[in-house]
Amino acid sequence: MSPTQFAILLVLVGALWWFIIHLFRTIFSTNPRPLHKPPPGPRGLPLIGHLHLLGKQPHRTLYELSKKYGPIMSLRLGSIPAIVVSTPAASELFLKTHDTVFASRPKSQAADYLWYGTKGMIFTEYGTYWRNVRKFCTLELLSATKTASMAGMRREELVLLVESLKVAARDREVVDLSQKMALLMEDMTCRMLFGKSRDERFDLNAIIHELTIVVGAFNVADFIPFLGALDLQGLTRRIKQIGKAVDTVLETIIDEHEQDASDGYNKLERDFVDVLLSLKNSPSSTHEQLAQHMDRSTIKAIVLDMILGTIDTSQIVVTWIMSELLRHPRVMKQLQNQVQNVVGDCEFVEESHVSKLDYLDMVVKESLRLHPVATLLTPHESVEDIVIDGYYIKKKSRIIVNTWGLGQDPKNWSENVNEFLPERFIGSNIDYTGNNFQLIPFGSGRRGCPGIPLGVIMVKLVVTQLVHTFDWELPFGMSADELDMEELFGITVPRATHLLAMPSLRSLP
Ligand code: HEM
Repeated sequence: MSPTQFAILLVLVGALWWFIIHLFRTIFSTNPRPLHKPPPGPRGLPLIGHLHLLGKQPHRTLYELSKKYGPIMSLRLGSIPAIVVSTPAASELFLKTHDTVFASRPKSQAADYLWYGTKGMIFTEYGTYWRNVRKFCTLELLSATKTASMAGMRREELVLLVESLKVAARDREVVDLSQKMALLMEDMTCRMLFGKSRDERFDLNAIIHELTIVVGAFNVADFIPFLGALDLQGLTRRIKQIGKAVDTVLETIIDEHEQDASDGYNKLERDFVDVLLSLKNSPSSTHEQLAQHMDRSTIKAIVLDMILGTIDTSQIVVTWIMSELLRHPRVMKQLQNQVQNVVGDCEFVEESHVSKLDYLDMVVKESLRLHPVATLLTPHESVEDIVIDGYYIKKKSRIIVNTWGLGQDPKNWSENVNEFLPERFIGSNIDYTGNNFQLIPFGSGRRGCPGIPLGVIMVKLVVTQLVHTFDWELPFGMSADELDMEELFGITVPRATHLLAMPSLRSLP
């Protein structure tokens, strides 16, 4: 029997097995039937449920389905019940009103393997361990003081970028902005986490790019476990390969830090790995509980959280913003004028300038509305049975909040929803930190992003500098409409193609 015939036979046997179990459960169940119905949803297929419906851009498919089935929709992904949340009011119910019930994360093969048995923060189930990791990261790695203390290093990396772009501008070269942003964020991240710029021994960007795809994929092994062994999508193989690459990087970096410490090398600024190692070696009373778990794999898992947060999300946000500015020269000009007023003759933008740029803030909001980096947030999971808005939601349901859909709905943004129009935020108090549920690119509540201040300052600083020093145009006489805006779905959603653009040095008045 060929492997394909074997796979088909296994699927058929599985489907029959699932059908019989389901029938028995329905007939002989002793549990009282819940008084409330589950939320409405399309009819699923045996065994796979609705997995076949998701397609290449699940956020778009789910948004279309929600128009028919409503703001709280039921799906079944293999054997896993899933709830798709698509309006601000419904998001508030799940992420604020009943936050504690939905603050967990579902288990997944990728998160389990790559995060050393989910020892980090992002994919860890809700409970004391997660709370301790989160408290540690918020206080020691992502605090306002720590973020501010690294401003000098961000500036140094930005100066290097500007110098390289000046050469490109002088030579009238087309620049691969996606690649430039990826390298810049890699440099900034490595300085912050490891204490030195990008390490030529590893291609961290390529590793993280592949990681976001395998982590975001709807993996059959997670939803139809008995098919997992067949690895029909080839994901298990990819996860293992990426796992090895990630581990090699982290092991090397940690070894080098330990070596530096034993050599008595005195650093002026402690990087993230230093901070984590010092908790392992001399537990502080504030983080006593976490210190007990602080082995090497915990350090690696937390470092991986931080890498994903800084390298990946920030470059994606900047690249989407620059794509929109290139398509909207009027907005670009207006932003440049405001930057000029605030930054004046200074060649380099200071972080203190950024908070004075209210039009920049609107540009960032508008771009995050149309291009939230995590189009479906990170999946949440319910920890108990609950009735919401009259619907019964089972314990261990996967909760998918369609952040992308929230930004597309004319009911939230009026009929000009498809236009890139930062002015829609004039006089509005909508922000993106999780208080206004029509715009939650960082999530909201307990599992909301703890890296907002760091992510926002990195993004704003880079965009401001790019438009302050250079004028930008699309290459090869391309018109705004011709710029490809296709997305590549994963746990984060970057542009599918690289953004190419031509800089020219601005003559400052
Ligand atoms: C502009 C950039 C960023 C965006 C758009 C972003 C977005 C998000 C989103 C949507 C979530 C999931 C929220 C949820 O599931 O409800 C998240 C979680 C998270 N983010 Fe960010 N993020 C950014 C920057 C950062 C940075 C700079 C870091 C840290 C270095 C970071 C670290 C994390 C962590 C650790 C979590 C998991 C929190 C938890 O599960 O408790 N993020 N982020």
